[in-house]
Amino acid sequence: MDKSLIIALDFAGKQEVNQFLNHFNDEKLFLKVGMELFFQEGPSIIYDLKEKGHDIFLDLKLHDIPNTVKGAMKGLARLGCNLVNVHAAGGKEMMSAALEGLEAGTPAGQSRPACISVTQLTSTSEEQMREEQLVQVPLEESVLHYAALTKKAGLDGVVCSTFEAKSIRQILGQSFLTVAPGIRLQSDDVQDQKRVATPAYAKSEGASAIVVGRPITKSVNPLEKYIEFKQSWEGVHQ
Ligand SMILES: O=C(O)c1cc(=O)[nH]c(=O)n1[C@@H]1O[C@H](COP(=O)(O)O)[C@@H](O)[C@H]1O
Repeated sequence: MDKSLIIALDFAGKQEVNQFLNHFNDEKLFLKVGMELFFQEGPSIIYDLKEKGHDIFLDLKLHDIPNTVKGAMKGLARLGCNLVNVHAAGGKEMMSAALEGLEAGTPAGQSRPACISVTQLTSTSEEQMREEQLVQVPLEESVLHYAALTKKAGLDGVVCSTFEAKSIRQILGQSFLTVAPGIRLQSDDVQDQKRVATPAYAKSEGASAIVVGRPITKSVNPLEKYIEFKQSWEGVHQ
């Protein structure tokens, strides 16, 4: 998990996923399956990707009452993903319930998927947070607050932007995961993301892992683009 470059498979179905993965030959990847793909294909997409030897982040961002999240996580634990997530805004009780569900559902002899919370989405600016959520503290403080709550609930880390990763690990410890989406090379379009950084900067801020979607998945040469991101992330040619 540590130092992974996770590719977000935001595709509408298996056919598009297979076409995309054909570019990578036999390379073992860390892949993120989100709502778009999972809501179409269901658990079978996870089994297919696992059979090919890939690691999986199942990104369904659960946010509901504790009992519902616990039951959902119990079922998801059986899929054998490496990483799952919830929204920290669901609260400490909901996050603890997610963990209980995962522990109850993990088959004997297997390890429980790591569980992280989404703090403030990387598509949210401080201005939006103030106006739409009525949160009047600086955005970094809100993220740090959610991260501390997440740790208290017993989870393994958070999704945050690169800009909060260093403070979170300084305060909550180096083993607390900071998974950073909103990653772009200098030349890439930021699209709907607001808090955006390069892989090299994410590395320098000590992010545990980065998540990259469209710059790789929509590229005419996905493998070449993936290698470019990986080299920036791993500190080659800087
Ligand atoms: O939980 C996530 O993965 C996530 C949280 C967040 O705050 N921001 C964010 O962009 N993501 C996900 O990370 C991916 C980023 O995709 P691109 O913007 O295409 O690189 C998408 O699949 C998002 O769902």
